[in-house]
Amino acid sequence: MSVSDPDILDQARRAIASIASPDGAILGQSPCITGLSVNGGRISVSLQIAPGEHEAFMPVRDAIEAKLRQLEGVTSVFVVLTADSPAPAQKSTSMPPKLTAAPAKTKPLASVRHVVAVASGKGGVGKSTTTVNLALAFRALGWRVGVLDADIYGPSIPTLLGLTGKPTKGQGRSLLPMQAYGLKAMSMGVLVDPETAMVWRGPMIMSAITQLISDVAWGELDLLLVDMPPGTGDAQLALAQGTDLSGAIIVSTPQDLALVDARRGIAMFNKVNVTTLGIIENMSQFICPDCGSSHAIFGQGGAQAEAMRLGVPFLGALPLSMALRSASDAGRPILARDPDGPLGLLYQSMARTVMGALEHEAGPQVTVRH
Ligand SMILES: Nc1ncnc2c1ncn2[C@@H]1O[C@H](COP(=O)(O)OP(=O)(O)OP(=O)(O)O)[C@@H](O)[C@H]1O
Repeated sequence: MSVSDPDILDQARRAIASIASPDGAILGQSPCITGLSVNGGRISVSLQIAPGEHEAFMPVRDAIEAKLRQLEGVTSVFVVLTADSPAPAQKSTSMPPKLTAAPAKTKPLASVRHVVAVASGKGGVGKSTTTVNLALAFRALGWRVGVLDADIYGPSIPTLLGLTGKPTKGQGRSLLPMQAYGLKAMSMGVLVDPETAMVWRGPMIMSAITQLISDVAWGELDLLLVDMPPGTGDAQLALAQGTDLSGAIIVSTPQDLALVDARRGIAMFNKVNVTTLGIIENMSQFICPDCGSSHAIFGQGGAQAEAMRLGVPFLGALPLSMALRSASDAGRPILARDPDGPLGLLYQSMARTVMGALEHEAGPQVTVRH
């Protein structure tokens, strides 16, 4: 008989209560455990620590993981250490939040040449679909590529890449990335219950994601694409500020509203000195599958005009395509089947432009005008 989540939670509480924290107090009597939840056998634990205590708490984190993994019914354990004070909540209509003290950047992974964020000012513009197909385009051009799904609010990379099961443990405390269509992939969605993650504040998200970047045994990669949570609030800012990014790609639809959001995204990356490698206009026009006629349902060329205005490279426009949607939603990305088809070539041309910018170390300096 399988063990229920409430039973696992109960056992988990007892299992970690006796673990000693660095100051000698046991965790059962310490306020540092700020979150403990179980969903489908996946345990998430959050520990609030003081700045500078990270190293001292690593053995505690290892001990928690080791104890919880032994419990019956547990499929994965994810422990987050967070040392930052919460950033103020942001309304989606406001400009990017003001920077507080900059956290130390996550150490660049020696085996990963470039880490690039794929971001959007608002949700539902096709950021994850674009991330996956772009990753496959880079792969078709010969790069070794990983995809990290940091969109904890709506992790869709497992669906888009047809990932099933759980990641397996590598050496030490590392996790082996999952594999699909020649890409390495890891998603917060397979490790952390989205309901738990929903209540995380910016610094906790940042802490979880940077931990994920460094805990996964990515191996040698030319590029790690990070599918960011949509928006430009404190979580996104913390991520952009704390991850050692080579650059960012902004996905937008042509509508004015989405463009306003995309502009905020660029302003956010600009603020933390991350180069915007370019804007992609998604769902640019609808090509009728029956007659082949083209309709600009959301307008057209908005992102291109905006890119020009802001002095950011325009990477290209992707049509609103039923084939793209149905292939993505079925977990068989169109680029995996047909990398040299019309859509494949479009993605490849965008990937080539980004490759050029990355290999030459720099895009233009972006100045945002409002
Ligand atoms: N060019 C396109 N043509 C047709 N459908 C698309 C296109 N791009 C994305 N979609 C569809 O739009 C929906 C949303 O896409 P996706 O999940 O990639 O967006 P997102 O910006 O990552 O969303 P979220 O912000 O919720 O994470 C999906 O059903 C996807 O298949």
